[in-house]
This record gives sequence, C-alpha cells and structure tokens, in this order.
Amino acid sequence: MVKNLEQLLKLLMQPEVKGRIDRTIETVTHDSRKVIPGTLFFCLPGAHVDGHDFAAEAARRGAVAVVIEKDVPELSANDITIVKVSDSRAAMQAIVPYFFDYPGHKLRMIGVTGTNGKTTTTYLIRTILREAGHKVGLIGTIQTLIDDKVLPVKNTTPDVIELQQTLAEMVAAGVEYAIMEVSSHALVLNRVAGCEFDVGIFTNMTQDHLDFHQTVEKYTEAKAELFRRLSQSNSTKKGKTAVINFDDNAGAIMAKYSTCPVISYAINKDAALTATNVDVKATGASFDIKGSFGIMKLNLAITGMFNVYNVLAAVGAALAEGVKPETVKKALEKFTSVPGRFELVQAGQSFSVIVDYAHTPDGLENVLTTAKQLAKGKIIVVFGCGGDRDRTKRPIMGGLAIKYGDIVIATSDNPRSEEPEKILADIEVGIKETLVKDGTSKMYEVIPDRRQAITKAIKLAELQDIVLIAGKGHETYQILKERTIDFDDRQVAREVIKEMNVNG
Ligand SMILES: CC(=O)N[C@H]1[C@@H](OP(=O)(O)OP(=O)(O)OC[C@H]2O[C@@H](n3ccc(=O)[nH]c3=O)[C@H](O)[C@@H]2O)O[C@H](CO)[C@@H](O)[C@@H]1O[C@H](C)C(=O)N[C@@H](C)C(=O)N[C@H](CCC(=O)O)C(=O)O
Ligand SMILES: Nc1ncnc2c1ncn2[C@@H]1O[C@H](COP(=O)(O)OP(=O)(O)OP(=O)(O)O)[C@@H](O)[C@H]1O
Ligand SMILES: N[C@H](CCC[C@H](N)C(=O)O)C(=O)O
Ligand SMILES: [Mg+2]
Repeated sequence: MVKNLEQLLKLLMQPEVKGRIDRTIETVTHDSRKVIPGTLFFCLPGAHVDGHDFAAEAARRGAVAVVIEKDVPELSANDITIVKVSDSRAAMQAIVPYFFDYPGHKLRMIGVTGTNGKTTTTYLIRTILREAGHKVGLIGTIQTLIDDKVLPVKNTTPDVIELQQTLAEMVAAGVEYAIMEVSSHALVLNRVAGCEFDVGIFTNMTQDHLDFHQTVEKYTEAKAELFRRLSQSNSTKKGKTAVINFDDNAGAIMAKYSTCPVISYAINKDAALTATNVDVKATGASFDIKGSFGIMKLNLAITGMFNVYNVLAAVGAALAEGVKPETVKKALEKFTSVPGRFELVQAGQSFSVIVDYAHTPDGLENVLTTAKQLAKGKIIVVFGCGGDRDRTKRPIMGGLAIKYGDIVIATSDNPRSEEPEKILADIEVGIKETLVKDGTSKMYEVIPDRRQAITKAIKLAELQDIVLIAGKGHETYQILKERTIDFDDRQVAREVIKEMNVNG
C-alpha cells in the first residue's frame, strides 16, 4: 500500500503543514524503531514515554513526514514534512484505515466484547465458520490467525496500525470473516477506528480493569461503544446483528444502544436462544439449545456453565450469519479446547491438574464452582494477580479462592513494575477476611516464586484432588520488573510431576 501525503492530509481537520506535501508514503508507524525510508511517523504521547521524543530519531532513520501535536524543535521542514494537529492519535486513526484501503469494510467482521469469555467465543465461532466452508481470520489475546497462519500478538486488541495491517493481510489472503476480541481499552482508545462490525457480541460484565476505567459505569460505557458503532447509520454495510447475554444486567444497556436486530441469549431468562437440560461433567457438557430453528442437542468436549454461555454467544453469531443449525452442531461437537482455558495437564498423576486463564473475580469464581462440581477430592488453588492492574480485584480474588478452595497457594502472576510481596499482601487481606467471616481455618500459603508455588500444590495433592493453577493460562512468560522470563504453567506442572515420579 502506497499513498501520496497530499491525499492523506485531506483526511485531517485543519492541519498546520510545513514542508513538501508531494511525498510518497510507503508505510506508517508510531514506533521510531520500526521506521524505514518512506515512513509517515506519528508522535504519540504514551503512558511511559512521549513519541515526540523519538521524532528526530525517526527522521534520521528516513521518515519523510511526521505528525505531531506539539512542536519538536530539532526537526527541520527542509528534510521532513511536519504536520501539526491538535490530537496526533486521532489523526493516526483517521489516516491509517484509509492508508490500508479500509480492509474492515471488505471483510465480514465479528467483534466480541465482555469481561470474560471473549477468547473462547472467538475460537468457537472460528470453528463453526470454518465448518461452514468460510476462510476465517481471528485476532485476540492468544494470537492472530490468518486462516492457518499464526502471528504473535502483544495486546488483546492491537493498535490501529497493527490491526488495519492485519485486516489488509486477511483481505489479501482471501479471508471472508475477521473475528476479533474488542477489549474495553481498545474501545476507549479507539484502536478499532475504521472497523465496521457486522456482528457485535456481549458476553458479560463483571469487575476488572478499574485501574484504567476508574468506575464500573465508565467500564460499561466503554463496552457499550461497540453496540453504538454497530448501530451507526452512516455504515456502508448491511445485515448487522447484536448478540447479547440477557442474563447479565448490563445486557439491557448493550441492547439499548443496538438499533440493529438483536439476538438475545440466556439460561435463566426467556431469550431468543436458551440452554436447557444442562449437564456439566468432568469430560464435557451436554445441553439443548432452543431457538426459532427448534432444538439443537449438543454433546461437547468443553465443560463449565460459563462455556454454555460462550457456546450460546457463538451460536447466535453463526445463525446471524446464516450458518445452518446442523453445521453449527457438527462444528461444536468437534471442538476440543482453547489453549490455557480449563486445560488438563496429564502426566500420569493420580490427581487432576487444570490450568486456566481466570484472572478476574468472576472468572475465578466460575472456574472454581465448576471444579467444585467435578471434584471428588480436595481443590488446591494456585493463583496470583497481575501487577500494574486493578488492585481492588486482589482481595476479592483472595476471598473467592479460599471460599471455594480447600488449600490456597497465593503466588506471582506478572508482577510487572510492582513488588510481588505487595500484590500478595493485597490478596492475603481477602483470604484472611473470608476465613474470619466464614469461621473456618483452611490452609493457605504465600509463595512468591510461581514454580515453588506449583511444586508445593502438586506435593500436597492426593488421589482424586484437583490442582487448579489459575491466571496465566496460555501465557508462556512471567513479566518481572526488569525482565520477562520464560514460564508456562502447563510445562512447569508437567516437569514437577515428572521430578516427583523420579524421586518417588
Ligand atoms: C495502557 C496501554 O494500553 N498502553 C498501550 C500503548 O502504550 P503507550 O501509549 O503507553 O506507549 P509508550 O510505551 O508510552 O510509548 C509512547 C509512544 O512512543 C513510541 N516509542 C516508544 C519507544 C521508542 O523507542 N520509540 C517510540 O517511537 C511508542 O511506539 C508509542 O507510540 O500502546 C502500545 C502500542 O500500541 C500498547 O502495546 C500498550 O499496551 C500495553 C502493553 C498494555 O499492557 N496494555 C493493556 C493495559 C491493554 O491494552 N489491555 C487490553 C485489555 C486486555 C484484556 O482484558 O483482554 C488489550 O486490549 O490488550
Ligand atoms: N462466559 C464466561 N463467563 C465467566 N467466566 C468465563 C467465561 N468464559 C471463560 N471464563 C473464565 O475466564 C477465563 C478467561 O476466558 P477467556 O480467555 O475466554 O476470556 P477473555 O474475555 O478473552 O479474557 P481477556 O480479557 O484476558 O481477553 C477462562 O479461563 C475462564 O476461567
Ligand atoms: N489481558 C489481561 C490479562 C491478564 C492476565 C494476567 N496473567 C495478568 O497478567 O494480569 C490484562 O492484560 O489485564
Ligand atoms: Mg481474551
């Protein structure tokens, strides 16, 4: 994709331009480290550093134009075209989708928002649409998939440049559907500028990310933005649908913003799609989905009540896109798992080890109640809470772990810039409060080193117990203050079990 700077400037409101405008723009970036000759560089003020401080470096590396919102004295308009605007991030969001020829208008786009269940729901939809014969792309927490091609990711929803570039690659590869997780951060920061969603899904709304949104109201409004966008009247697309969980109180808010057709789903209420006769077992779940098509009997390999909701959401999206119910059923019954979501670690041990990505109070409660339903022995929980993230969820998660677990080992989960001991102290407050409130004396331990914590839990496990290792799921790293180290809960658990077998 190559564009002329003059064309790009027409997308901006009253830019102050110094220097030539007849320049060819070969590529766009906001990261000076990615600048190559012919780049248009956007200077963005960030949470850690200010992109304006890298403008001179970008010029040295061959950038031909720069978009700024405050003056950068080192730059000379003789060498590089300087475009000053009031908001450089907004300018980037206006220019970038055009630069990539609006791929989000060419694909059918399915966006999934909600506190929990986004990744799982996108994987379920991918399986169904592929079964229906479509070529599919997926963007989310674990990875980006362009048909079968795997690309690594940094965020659940990438920034506008990475996103538009990925969507353009999908168009070039002949992909028809882009299914993506739309995080609340992405909606507030408008990372999804230029995306036109055909289907918007709301999974649920519980506590998380209050560090970023401050209040639950603002967090809810952020999620509602997906449905506001879906309902925009100036859209170039036809046939839009909102798929909304009506068992969740915030579902009504999402529905209020949706002027397009809505497919509601619920288990505890009447809705367009409902699930009945739910049987949650250790090996999977069976239930019936009732809709205008009749009844779909399902026997699935994934388990937990929360996954029944994820399946309802995926079925809603697939039906909205015209997939036949029999194809939906066939696909779902082939679906095995999502990496790091209720993933069983099997290394020949006499107890169960489950690795799960529960990192919110609601996620943890769901996974623990599911484990409790299935448990024949004790539940031993290993978990932690991320550093530089919502602090208020820490004591709540501590309380839930000790309420449902028989033994709790609190440990580190990406402490980032924080002291691990400080995060663990926040968790311990909730553990202690719950023990006092419930008048029980369950065993808990605080072990900052995650490998040691997992080792302790596995050593304590007896026949038919469940060791639940929560919070990191598919992650293969631990983010510490000064470095990121390799760390995979599944691999560590396997290694520990093996060592124990060897040492008796
Ligand atoms: C708070 C937040 O969202 N931050 C995101 C943001 O970083 P930032 O604006 O703070 O960037 P910065 O590091 O201060 O740099 C400022 C500018 O200088 C530039 N720079 C920087 C260094 C350099 O040498 N040269 C240079 O040009 C940077 O490219 C940037 O343009 O822009 C980055 C690039 O797009 C993101 O990777 C980064 O996400 C960080 C890693 C993050 O942790 N975000 C989390 C909170 C997040 O977004 N989470 C959501 C939800 C997760 C979920 O629940 O599923 C997500 O969608 O992932
Ligand atoms: N529908 C659901 N409701 C509540 N909890 C869920 C639901 N689906 C999954 N979970 C729990 O939340 C964890 C994360 O699930 P998943 O990765 O699908 O969510 P997500 O919304 O993509 O999370 P993230 O915000 O990190 O992207 C799972 O490991 C499980 O414990
Ligand atoms: N996408 C979420 C995932 C958190 C997972 C947990 N392992 C942590 O690091 O807190 C976030 O960035 O808040
Ligand atoms: Mg996710």
